[in-house]
Amino acid sequence: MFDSLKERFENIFSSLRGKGKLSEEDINLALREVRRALLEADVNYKVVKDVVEAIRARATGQQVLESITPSQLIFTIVYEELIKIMGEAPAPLVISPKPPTVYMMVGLQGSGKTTTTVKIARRMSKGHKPLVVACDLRRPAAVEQLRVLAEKANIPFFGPEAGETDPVAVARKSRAYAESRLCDMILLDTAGRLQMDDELMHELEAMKAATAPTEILLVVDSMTGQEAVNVAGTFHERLGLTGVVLTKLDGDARGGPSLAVRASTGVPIKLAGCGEKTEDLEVFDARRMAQRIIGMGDMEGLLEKVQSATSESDIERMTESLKKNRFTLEDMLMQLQQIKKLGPLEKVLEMLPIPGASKALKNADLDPKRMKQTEAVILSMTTKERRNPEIIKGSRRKRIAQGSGTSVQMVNQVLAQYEQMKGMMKTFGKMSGGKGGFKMPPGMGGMMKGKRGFFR
Ligand SMILES: Nc1nc2c(ncn2[C@@H]2O[C@H](COP(=O)(O)OP(=O)(O)OP(=O)(O)O)[C@@H](O)[C@H]2O)c(=O)[nH]1
Repeated sequence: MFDSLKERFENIFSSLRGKGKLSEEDINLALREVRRALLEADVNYKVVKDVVEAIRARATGQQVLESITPSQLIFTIVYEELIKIMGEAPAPLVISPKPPTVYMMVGLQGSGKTTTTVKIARRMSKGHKPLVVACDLRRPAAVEQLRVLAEKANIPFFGPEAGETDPVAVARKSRAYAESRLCDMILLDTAGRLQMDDELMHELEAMKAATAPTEILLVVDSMTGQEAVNVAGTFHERLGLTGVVLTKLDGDARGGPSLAVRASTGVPIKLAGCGEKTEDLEVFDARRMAQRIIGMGDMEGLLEKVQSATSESDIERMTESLKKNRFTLEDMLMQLQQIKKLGPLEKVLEMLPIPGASKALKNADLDPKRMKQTEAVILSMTTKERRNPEIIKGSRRKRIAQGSGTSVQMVNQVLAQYEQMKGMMKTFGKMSGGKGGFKMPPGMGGMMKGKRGFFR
């Protein structure tokens, strides 16, 4: 299914290679395929809608390049948007500053709660001494299952006394037991249901109140599909989840629920279960999950290729401008966007044929807020204004200030900064053919430290 998405993309875009910009029609065609593929991967339709719109905004007007295909470009945009939704940085499990750390494991029956409880205990036993506690008293076999798994993994276990029917009492008593065994961590394995029910929720709420857990982790079977969103929503509403563990990722589920759960609840996915054995637990990796959802390996490699191709083409354009001794506000905007994309300006300059330019800027520190405002100001100008800044007089400045949500003063500053950069670029242009070292042109220092520049 996803291979065919790739093929469909190639077909749509094959005639476009190396020509102009992506048209609205091309993008619509591609987005229709993206939408279909994400829905097939069990991504919730509301999430699909948001992703598609984000992709549209980024893809519109993109230049079609010689060295990469439009389909590769769109693929990388889809990839980056999916990662954004799932959270780029891993979310580690929280350890309570005052022991014991308590994790309450919740989820539907069969989601993998019991197995995951032991998996986490095993993982944490490297720096801690965890105790697993059987609080699922509805299914007698569940207590035994946890005891056996814990024993195999060499993890201390606490269960109900004969005749005990109150899981909250078991959870409460486990604290004293943990203390007596010098355990600094308690993992509560709670009961699940085939469907959500109020009685179960009451029981879990009471357990939360009695144990003040450090984390409440929802265990979600990645094969659940769309239903995962409703389940996560209800658990989060009633208990306030702190994390999600996605299980059974070793199966052939596409992983759509991870997107949907994160997007609908905002709760981070912390861990991923990838097998039946107690060591089969990994830190959740949004990048790998995005590759899985797209159905394409080595997206990182592709991303790198697209990023460098985009920069190369921008750099070519800018070098051309410099050769012609013309530096417009469009070039300045491109530079700003380059800086955002590539990181430090030195990297951009490294690509320009100017000896020593990057060295001179090595320690430049960028002010992101200032850059954003500058970008907003330039984006509020018309193309004509960007190419001919000298026409931007009083009333235009007022309009631009309003459009960008800044002030006339800010517009003035951007224009002054542009003039400064233009002067500097002229110097660069003259130097670009020459040999030897590069001295920072006059005005550049001001840009780096002064109030007007992007630099702090
Ligand atoms: N392949 C695979 N199987 C898993 C994974 N996690 C759990 N399982 C299996 O899923 C089944 C259900 O797991 P349990 O841990 O018993 O699930 P539970 O949520 O505790 O179920 P109840 O106790 O009935 O509420 C078992 O056969 C586990 O071996 C996983 O990451 N991959």
